This record gives sequence, structure tokens and C-alpha cells, in this order.
Amino acid sequence: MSTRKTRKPREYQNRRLDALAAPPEAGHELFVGLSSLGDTLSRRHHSRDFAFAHSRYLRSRVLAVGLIFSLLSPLWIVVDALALPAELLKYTLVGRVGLMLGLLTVLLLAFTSGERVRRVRFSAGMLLALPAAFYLFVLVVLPDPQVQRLVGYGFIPFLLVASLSVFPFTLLESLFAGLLLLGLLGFSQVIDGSWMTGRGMEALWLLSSLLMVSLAANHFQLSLLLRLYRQATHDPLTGLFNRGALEIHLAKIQAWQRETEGPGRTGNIPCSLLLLDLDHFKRVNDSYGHSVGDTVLQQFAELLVGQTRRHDCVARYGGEEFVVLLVGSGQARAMEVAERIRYAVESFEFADHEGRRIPVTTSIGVTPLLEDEPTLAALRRADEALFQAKRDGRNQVAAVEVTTHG
Ligand SMILES: Nc1nc2c(ncn2[C@@H]2O[C@H](COP(=O)(O)OP(=O)(O)OP(=O)(O)O)[C@@H](O)[C@H]2O)c(=O)[nH]1
Repeated sequence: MSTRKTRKPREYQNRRLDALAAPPEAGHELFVGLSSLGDTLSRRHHSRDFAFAHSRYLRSRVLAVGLIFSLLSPLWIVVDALALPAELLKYTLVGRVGLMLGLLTVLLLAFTSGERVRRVRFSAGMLLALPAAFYLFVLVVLPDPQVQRLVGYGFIPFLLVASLSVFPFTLLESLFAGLLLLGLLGFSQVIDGSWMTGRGMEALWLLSSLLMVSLAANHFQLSLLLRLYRQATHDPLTGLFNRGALEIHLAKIQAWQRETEGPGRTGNIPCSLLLLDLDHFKRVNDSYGHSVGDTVLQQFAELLVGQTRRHDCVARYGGEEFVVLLVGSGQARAMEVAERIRYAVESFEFADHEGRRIPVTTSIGVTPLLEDEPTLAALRRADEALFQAKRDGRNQVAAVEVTTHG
């Protein structure tokens, strides 16, 4: 174990809090709904961590809807056989075989995608694109007048637009898919001669209305998902990751460390854990009141976020204990960062509600996060180091190092 304390702070990069939807303010429901439009419009504001939760949710929908499509599509061959003459049946059969193979590939892709976000999103897109492509294929290959004889094909764009509402797509994603399906409906009308007729316009209007309903469903589904995710993973007082989310995040970082091992890869990426505890915090509560204590915790959290980089992780471990995960920082660098944080806290002007200064200091335990150890073992080591810093008089940085193998 080693302890050290220097006075000089170092430069640091700023970082914003996790860019997730803020918890909705109490108030008019419509306002609450509209205020989260920015979060459901695109994935721009979603954190990387939410992207994993989102893709797990999307994957379960792809599997369910993919299974329904795969079961319904071959059943329609019976309707085709009853409605179409034998010479036309070959066109729809070829299309259906292609559709079935495509749907099975999508199911396999989604099933094996695990947490690969892009693969899940690709399979969701393909799930909607395949029936549309099948319809387009039939429209193009079938001899012109025969298109009128198709039964149950005209509703494919309607079915697909309605299906959009089942998925937690962003508004822009659904709008893009919806416009393509409107185009497909328009094309089918040109082929069957109903374009710009009363019947054709009625169908276009119906599809547009369905699209609006699906967009509303997407918005409410995604904003609810964001809110629930935030409540489950974030501390409401500071907005930081809570303990459960931290432990999951640590395990993910370790998996990523293992993946980047080996020839041709980035190589071993050192990570370090900082466990921070506010010194004599009970006195702050006792002297200034619990609400001032809360404000101090919030300011402390902001300070930690400001002192770390975007890809580092700051979490509230519980009470007045916080954890910082430094990605790509070995022990020496982690000690420098911990010392900089300790100094920043000591110099920061924490104040009560009347603006009176509250002296606040923090003790910090530092330890490496090894790629192949249980996360709790690393946290326990950080706790040992923190205990050492407290024992050495508080307002200290202490480290517990480990001998890495190899
Ligand atoms: N205001 C406020 N206080 C909290 C919160 N969570 C924990 N605390 C308080 O944090 C204090 C922790 O006290 P102790 O565990 O005795 O530790 P300490 O006073 O910081 O002393 P050392 O850790 O030994 O330096 C308790 O008074 C808790 O009530 C919170 O969310 N808000």
C-alpha cells in the first residue's frame, strides 16, 4: 500500500452527465410527452449503455414479429392457390420461398446477435423490408392485368406500417420506413390503375393515418423505455449510474478488455477504479441539515463528472460513496487523477443555502480493474485502499496494487 498527497492540480477535460432523457417534470401530461420528443426523434441523445438495453428490447420484438410473419406467410399459399390460375402461382411461389428464406435468416441473425446493437437494428430493418420487397417483386414480375387478381397483397404496406408501432423505433426511423411504404403503395396503385382515383386516395390517406398512429406509439414506447431505464439504472439525486448499473458496466468493460487482447488488436487496456468517500459527511448533515447534505452530494457528483473523461464512468455507489472507473488508465495515471480530484474537492467552494462555505474533503481508494477478476473483488480492493486513506487521516489518496500475471 502507498499513500501520497500533492498540492498541484492538473488540467482536465470536461464531460457532461449521461445524455439520457431527464426524468419528466411533474406537470401537464402533454407537456411531459412533448418534452421528451427530442429523445425519441433520433438516437443522438441516447447513451451507449441505453443502446444495449434498447437493442435487447428491439431483439425480443424482432423475434416475436419474425416468428409471426414466418408462420403466416406460408399459410397464404393456400389463398394464392384458390385465387390465382396455375400459370401465375409460380410467380408468387418463387417470391414466397425467397421471403421465407429471408425471414428465417432474419430470425437466425436476431437470435445470435446477443448485444450487438447494429446487428439487431439491421435484422429489424430487414424484417420490414423483406415483405415489402416480396410485394414489389410480385408487382413487377406479374403480367399487368393479372395484378388485379391478387388477393391479400394490397394490405402488405398497411400491415407493415401497423407493425412499426410494435417496435421501439425512433421517430425518424419509423418516418423513413413509413415514407418508403407509402411509395410502395403509390407504385402498386400505378400498376393496378387506382392511382389518383377516389379509391387510391382513400388508401393513401388510410396508410398516412396509420403511420401517424404508429409514430405516436413509437414515441410513447421509446420515452417510457427511456424513463424506466433511467429509473432502474440512475441515482435520482445525482443523475449518476447507481450501484447495479455500475456493476453491469464494469463487467462489460472487462469483456471489452478481453476482446481487445491479442495480435492485431489494441492490446491490454488498463483500467482503474477509484472509490471515493466524503469525509465526516455526517457532520455536514448534522450541522447544515439533510437538504444541504443533498446539495453537497450533487455538487460533488458534478465535480467528479467534470474531472473525468467522456468514456470514464462515474457512479454513486451508495450514501456518500462514489466510484470512478478510469478506462485506459494504469495505476500511475489513476493516482494522478485521484490526487487531482482530491485537490479539486478540497478547493471547491461547497456552500449551504445561504451561501456560507462548507469545508468538504474526500478520501480516495485506488486499485486496478483486472480483466479476469470478479468485479466485486476489485471493488473490495478499492474499499481496502479507501479504508487505508481514512486511517491515514482522511483527505488522502491510497492505493492497493495487485501483481498481474504474465
Ligand atoms: N444528505 C444526505 N445524506 C446522506 C445520504 N446518504 C447517506 N447520507 C449520510 O451520510 C452520512 C455517512 O456517515 P458515516 O458513514 O458515519 O461517515 P462519515 O460521517 O462521512 O465519516 P467518515 O466516512 O468516517 O469520514 C450519514 O449521516 C448518512 O445519513 C443522502 O442521500 N443525502
